[in-house]
Amino acid sequence: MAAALDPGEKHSLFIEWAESQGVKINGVAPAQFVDRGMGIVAAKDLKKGDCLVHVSNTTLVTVAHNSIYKMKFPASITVHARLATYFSLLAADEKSPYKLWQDVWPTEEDFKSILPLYWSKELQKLLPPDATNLLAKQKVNIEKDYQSITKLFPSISRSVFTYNWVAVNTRCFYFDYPDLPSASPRLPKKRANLTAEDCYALCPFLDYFNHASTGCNPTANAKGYSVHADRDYKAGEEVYVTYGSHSNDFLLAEYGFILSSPSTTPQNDTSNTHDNIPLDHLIVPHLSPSQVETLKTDGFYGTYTLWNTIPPAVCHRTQGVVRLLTLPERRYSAFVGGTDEGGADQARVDRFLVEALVKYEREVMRVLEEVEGLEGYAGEVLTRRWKQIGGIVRRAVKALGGEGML
Ligand SMILES: C[S@@+](CC[C@H](N)C(=O)[O-])C[C@H]1O[C@@H](n2cnc3c(N)ncnc32)[C@H](O)[C@@H]1O
Repeated sequence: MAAALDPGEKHSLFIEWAESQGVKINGVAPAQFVDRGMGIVAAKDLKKGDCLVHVSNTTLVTVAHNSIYKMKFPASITVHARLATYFSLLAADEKSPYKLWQDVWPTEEDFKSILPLYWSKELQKLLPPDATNLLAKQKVNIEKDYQSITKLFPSISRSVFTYNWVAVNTRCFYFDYPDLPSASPRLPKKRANLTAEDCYALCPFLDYFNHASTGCNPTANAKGYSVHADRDYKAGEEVYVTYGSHSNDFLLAEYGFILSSPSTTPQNDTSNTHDNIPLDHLIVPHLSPSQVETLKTDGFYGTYTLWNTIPPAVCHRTQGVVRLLTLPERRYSAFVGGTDEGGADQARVDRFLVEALVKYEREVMRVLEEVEGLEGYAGEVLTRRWKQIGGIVRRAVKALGGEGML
């Protein structure tokens, strides 16, 4: 993918500042990409295991950061809201200690194009089901966070808060406060109970890295955050980190991009090996209230998944729920109880799945007609995602022996 190696003055100023703050950068450099903003490339040949970036813990921005700690947020305010509030206040401050860093973040205009949160209601309605659910949760979280801080910081407008909230959301790293002796009184209590939402760190420079399913794995310890090369790299190659095992619907809703589907002929493969589509919207409407109860008791209710593997495969939970829908209950119970692997019933289960997927494929084709006519980034990424979904569904139908029904 084409990248401009001289990233421009504001990035050079930021790097100078980052290095002065204790960020160690070895053999990598930021570069501007055509389709993904900034990213990191190898500035020379790199060897597997090389330490590429280290950000010391005194340079990370977490809720234990002195300035955030001094803001004395009530305990009810989320970590995400605290960080977004802090950066919102700094955005209006010409003397902000993080001005050079905030200057290299994507602009609100960039986010408006990329992130579904900013799209029109009409475009949002064209998101796939899982991205729609994730976006709805994101909107609730932003609203709750904004309501929780607006009385304390009335100068922060909703739009400035939202921009900084999504900047935190798209740029933070997981950080479970590994033994930081000097800062210990400031850290969240009950560390055993920390949820992912408590564990945010913003890491200057590290937030330049783009995501791939297979990439370097950032690691945190008491000294700070580091990225080591996961393999050898040739000078000029993009170096990715992995943000986690995320599906393309998750990446679209949270980060505004998707990766390609796994292919049988990988060449420098940057496809999404964790992609899947949920089948809940195809299955749950068929369930009677008593079947829902049974599934809840057995821990088999919801999260029915079609994995985008080669060939696509449905998960064990889907195998279970479809047995409940198509067979006598005792056959379902034997399957979920593990006393019967269910091979004898597989043809019946597959027939149900083929019918549901063929129906869904028609729906996908209808949505595709609509999104293919749309202009701009939203139209382009929606078209790519719906084409992927159509492809996954068709390959699954073929794998289940239903090719003739397509
Ligand atoms: C942590 S930032 C990475 C740096 C960012 N590209 C920038 O310009 O500052 C995360 C954002 O980068 C973009 N991004 C990350 N990985 C990507 C990828 N593989 N393809 C396209 N965009 C990607 C998305 O916009 C995402 O919200």
